[in-house]
Amino acid sequence: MGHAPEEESRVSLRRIFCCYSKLLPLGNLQSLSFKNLSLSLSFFIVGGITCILSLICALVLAYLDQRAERILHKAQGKTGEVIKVTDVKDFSLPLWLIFIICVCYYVAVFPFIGLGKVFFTEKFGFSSQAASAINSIVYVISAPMSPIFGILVDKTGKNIIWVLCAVVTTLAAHIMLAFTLWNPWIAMCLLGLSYSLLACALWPMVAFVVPEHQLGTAYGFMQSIQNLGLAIISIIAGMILDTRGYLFLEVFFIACVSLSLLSVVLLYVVNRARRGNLNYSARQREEIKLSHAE
Ligand SMILES: C[C@H](NC(=O)[C@@H](N)CCCCN)C(=O)O
Repeated sequence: MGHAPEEESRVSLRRIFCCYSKLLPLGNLQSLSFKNLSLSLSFFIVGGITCILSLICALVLAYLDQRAERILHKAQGKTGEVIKVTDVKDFSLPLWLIFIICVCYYVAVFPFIGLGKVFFTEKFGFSSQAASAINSIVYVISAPMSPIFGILVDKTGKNIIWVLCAVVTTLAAHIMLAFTLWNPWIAMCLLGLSYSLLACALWPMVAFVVPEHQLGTAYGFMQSIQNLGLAIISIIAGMILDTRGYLFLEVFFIACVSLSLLSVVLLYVVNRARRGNLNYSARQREEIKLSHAE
């Protein structure tokens, strides 16, 4: 006997999810409603499509890069320098400080957002939808603001000062969330703005302190340390939440951002003492570029 169309789709979806359930702990499939199954499948499809799009973009980029190399007759990336993993031991003190700022800053952003939904429902009595909305505002703000902040940082230079502004604003946002009952939208918007500004000012600094042939190694290392920090802190944050509650967790995040702030101040001092280029204005950078070209 034939199934009704909705029942047929349900059966097909269940078959697909039965296959996935062998690989993933999706929970009790029997309790999943038709709506939940379709929604989950849509997420899988959207995820798959974005991965394929990324792959296509990467292939096009590789083709364009090779074409530029051929047309301009230049051997891109071939500077004659040998790249070794042991380059890490030659990383300078400013670069290590940039790594510390990165880890201590992001561990107070990504894991906080990960646990944010419950925070807003428990502390501020938000509904599930409202908590999801406020939790995503950081990325919503980052989408339009990052290019604007990027232009601002390029036009002014002074990267350490911008990083300092971003870290101080993030600290203020966490303090507001921890110790006040002010409307949390204010703190989350501040977090969104400062998170966007930090990315534009911090990550490019690596290129100012590392020779071109070691850039991949340095960024790879930064990403690796960041993720190691995120992995460890996410576990610790979950444990703090389970055993001590939200206020303690927020105090922990405040301590992480404070460490990041301390590292920014140290970076400012070290850069100044070494007459480094991290806090040059855009005009100073332009003058140096012109003098090198002569
Ligand atoms: C630019 C910076 N990127 C990262 O920190 C990435 N390693 C991880 C991105 C994860 C985004 N949810 C940033 O996002 O500010």
